This record gives sequence, C-alpha cells and structure tokens, in this order.
Amino acid sequence: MATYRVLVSDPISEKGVEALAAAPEISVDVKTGLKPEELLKIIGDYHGLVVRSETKVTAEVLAAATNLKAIGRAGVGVDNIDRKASTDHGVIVMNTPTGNTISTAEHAFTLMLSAARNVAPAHAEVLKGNFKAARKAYQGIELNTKRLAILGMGRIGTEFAKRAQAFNMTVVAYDPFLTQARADELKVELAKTPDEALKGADVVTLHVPLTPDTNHILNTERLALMNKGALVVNCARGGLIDEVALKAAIDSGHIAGCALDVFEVEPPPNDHPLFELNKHVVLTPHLGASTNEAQENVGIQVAEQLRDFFVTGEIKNAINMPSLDAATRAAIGPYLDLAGALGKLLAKLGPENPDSLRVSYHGELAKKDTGLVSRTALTALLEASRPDGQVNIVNAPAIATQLGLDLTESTINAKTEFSELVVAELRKGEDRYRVAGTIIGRSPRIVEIDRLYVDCAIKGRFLFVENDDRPGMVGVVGTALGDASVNIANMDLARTADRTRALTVIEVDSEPPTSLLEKLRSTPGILRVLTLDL
Ligand SMILES: NC(=O)c1ccc[n+]([C@@H]2O[C@H](COP(=O)([O-])OP(=O)(O)OC[C@H]3O[C@@H](n4cnc5c(N)ncnc54)[C@H](O)[C@@H]3O)[C@@H](O)[C@H]2O)c1
Ligand SMILES: O=C(O)[C@H](O)COP(=O)(O)O
Repeated sequence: MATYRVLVSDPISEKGVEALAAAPEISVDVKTGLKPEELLKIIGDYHGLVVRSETKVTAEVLAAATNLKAIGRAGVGVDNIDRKASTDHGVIVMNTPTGNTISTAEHAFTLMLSAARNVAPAHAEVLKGNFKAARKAYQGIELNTKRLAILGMGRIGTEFAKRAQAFNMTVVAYDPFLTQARADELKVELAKTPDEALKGADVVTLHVPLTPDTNHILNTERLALMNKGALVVNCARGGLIDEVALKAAIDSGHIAGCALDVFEVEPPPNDHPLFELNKHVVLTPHLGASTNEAQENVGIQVAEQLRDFFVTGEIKNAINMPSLDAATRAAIGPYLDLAGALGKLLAKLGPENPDSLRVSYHGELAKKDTGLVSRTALTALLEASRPDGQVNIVNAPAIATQLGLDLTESTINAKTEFSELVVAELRKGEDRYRVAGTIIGRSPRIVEIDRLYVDCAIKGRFLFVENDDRPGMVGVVGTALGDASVNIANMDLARTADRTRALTVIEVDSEPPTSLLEKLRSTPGILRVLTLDL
C-alpha cells in the first residue's frame, strides 16, 4: 500500500508520471484541467502535487491542503505558486530549473527572427491568397550588427546571447548577479542598470523571473530609451511588460513590434489590444517549454525529485528550503537526530517564551553547511508546544519569526574535549540555558545539560532529577523508583564544580507514574523533577 498520494494537475510527460508511479511508496492520480473549486475539494487527500504553470496554487488551496508536503513544478517559473503560503504551511516547493532552458531560448530566438521578418502575418496573407500584396507589405529588419539588450542573464538569457552572437549582434546585458568577469567570459557588455542596457538598443529580450520587483520592468520610460524601430521579445512572463505602454509605443511608431510568448493574463482576452497589431508582431500561447525534449526533461526531473523527497528525504531544487542531497543527508543524519534531541531538551528544560535560540558548532562540523541542523533544533523546540504536526523544517523559521524568536548560528574555533560539538542555547533576557551533544562513532550523545557534563543517549524515556549535592540523594531516588516498580535502564550523574547542585539523568523502562513524580518533588533536597521522551 502506497504511503504517499501525488496529484498531477497539469499535463506532464508520460515518462514523468511513470517514473513517479514506479516507486512503491507513491500512488499517482493525473487530473488535469481541474477548476479551482474542484482542486480545493480534493487537494486535502494528497501529500504531493505536480504542476506546470496552469494550476494556481493559491493561499486558499494551501490552506485546504492539510496533508501536502511537497509541490513539484515541472518547469522554471513558480509565480503560480504562493511561496509564502507554501512555506507557512510547511510545504516544500521544488522546480526543475535546467530542463527547459534550451527549448525556451530557441523559442525566444525564433520569436525574435519571426517578428523581424514578419513571418506570422506574411504566412497568414499567403494563406488568404494575398501573395503579391504581402511581398510588398512585409519588409523585414536585418539583425546583423544590431544592438541586443538582455534583461536577465541567467540560464535562458545566456543561451539567447550565444545565439545572438552567432548572428553577429552586439549584446549588452543587465542582471544584478552578472559580474564583469562573467560578462567578459560571455563576451557581452555589462550594463549597470536596465536603463543603461536599453539605451540605444534595437532589440530587448526578457529572461527574468516575475516578482514584485520585476513587475512591469519594461514600461513607458524604458521603451522610450530604445532606438526607434526596436523590437521587444518576451518569452519569460507577461507581467514583466506593461502591455498598455507597449501598445502605445508600437502605435506611436517608436517600437516596431513585439514577439510575445507570455501575457499579463493567460489566456489573454479575445479583445486584447495587441491582437490588433500586424507588422513585426508574433504571438504564441506560452509555448517556450513545449517541446518533447523539454517536457521529458522536466517531467522526469520533477518525478525523481518528488520520489527522492518522499522516499529518502533528499531535497533538490527547493525554492523555500536549503537543498539536501542523499550523500549530505547520510553524512549529517546523526547531527539532525542530535539537533532534534537538543531542541526537545531545551523545550522541556529551558525558559518559556524565549527570545532566541543560538546553535553553535565547534570542531570539524563548523566547516560544514549546518543550516539544516540548526533548523532541525528549532523545529523540535517549536514542535514541543505544537505537537499536532503544524511545525516542520520548512515553516519553523517563519513560525519563529511570528513568535519573536530569533535563530542564530555561530561557529566556534576554540578547542573542546570533543572533536565536534553542537551547543544549543535558549535565551530569555539574561536567562540562558544550554545543552550540548556530540557524535561518538555514528551515535549521537548528549554531553552537557545546563553546564553539567553528562553522557546519555538521544532516544529513550528519561527522568531528570536536580537536587542539592549531598550524600544519600541517589539512594532516595533509586528507592523511590524501585518502590514504584520503575526499572532503571541507565543512570548518569553530574554536579556543579562548587558541589552545590547535582543532576541525575535516568533512562527508565516504563513511564514514571504521577505518584512517583509527586513523591520525588516533595522530597527535601530535590529541586526539580521532569520526564521526557526523546
Ligand atoms: N515561456 C516559457 O515557456 C518559459 C520557459 C522557461 C522559463 N520561463 C521564464 O523565464 C524565466 C527565466 O528562466 P531562467 O531559467 O533563465 O532563470 P534563471 O534563474 O537562470 O535566470 C533568471 C535571471 O534573472 C536575473 N534577475 C533577477 N531579477 C532581475 C532583475 N530585476 N533584472 C535583471 N535580471 C534579474 C537573475 O539574477 C537570474 O540570473 C523564468 O523565471 C520563467 O519565468 C518561461
Ligand atoms: O517557467 C516555465 O518553466 C515555463 O513558463 C513553462 O511553463 P509551462 O510548463 O506551463 O509550459
């Protein structure tokens, strides 16, 4: 019986569906073209969701998706998925960033050539029998030596640049992450601003994600910076262009035309103003990634990523989580277990309503990527007060922020008696409580509780007894446990350097009854008694 149910709600390649269904742990339902209300009704039954750009994964859908753990986007753009709501609900969002790069770059390039040479309107006229008239009407634009501005020099922008250079175009690129060294390597001019890239450009092509910052990145003012007779190409997202401004710039004759694969609203309405245009215009229905090759790539990639996430815990190409490959998962597995135990210990023993959790790493571990280890400690800390599955590794930082709890990480070079040490400290004002652990062999051990040195396992049922450090206390505790028929599996004793306070960590074989806890708590010299299942 499959453990995880995955809904594929947009068409992906058959091979992708097969790759997902091949895992015995996973059962797959393909239901494409669902209306929003139909999706809302069934999404609660699924642990995984696979989409392209059609399914809108809104905050409402995520609120109804009570079992959802992961969304796989078979493609690049994730603007159809409410990222914040996904994170708040603890749902991992992964995309497949590389699978459709070439197909999309080729489509964008095709669009540029088609707009320059009026391929679409000329074709339509030929079919209508207007061969001669069309020969006169559709004079083209040569691209050789023209200046091309690329906004967004990521995967697709870079591939577009290579093709444009083969056509002897001069390429100028703007991307906030493009360095001079990379620009030199790609033989493109580096623009410091979008305006600088657009000034004097004959063609612009957009390859940036749609975000609140990039919405209408191409507007009236920026179109005006381009040369008269310039072309606009957009194979990224419709919202990047102010379509009203574009229509006005084409009507005025400043911009010659446009080549668009994407629209502000998809599908665009039948009376869309750009549909009135004819010369140097070509419009396609979001076909950039629609090749057999790209669809197989992204379909299989998304299937493998979701399968690995459910089966091995591997996290690849997540946009709201650090990645975690299988090898790293295996290497840091014991530290994740240790961090979980430290978080639980702090929840039980540390101050309530803390201001911050500080996780510090000593030794070799300090050189590794410990982000997920810290997140695991935070998740375990928060889970203790929300045991109903509301908190997980994806949403723990967001929940902590809502609570005003800071998570800080530090690496410490000072030597300790352990080759590696993880210290988790909960702070509330001046009040601090710390616990620490290490890995011995492959086994996580707790080695410090509130500055007292212990050695205990991270799994089991424990009784913590803090008492004045005076003779006879261990006997009192042992006798009380014996009288209550609670067997001791392990016992570890620690005391402060000034010998005023002692801590006994007792691993027990059965749940200590309330009567035993009350008896211990009322025993003179016993300061605190707590039980904890780790
Ligand atoms: N039409 C289609 O079918 C289709 C197919 C694939 C991708 N896309 C779209 O194309 C976009 C780009 O895809 P990609 O694979 O090249 O992504 P990418 O992440 O490799 O590249 C995006 C680049 O944009 C840059 N960027 C971000 N903000 C910017 C800004 N304000 N100005 C300039 N550059 C900025 C980033 O630094 C990055 O280098 C995707 O986000 C997606 O929306 C469309
Ligand atoms: O962002 C993408 O990957 C493209 O826009 C492709 O979208 P699609 O999968 O809906 O064709």
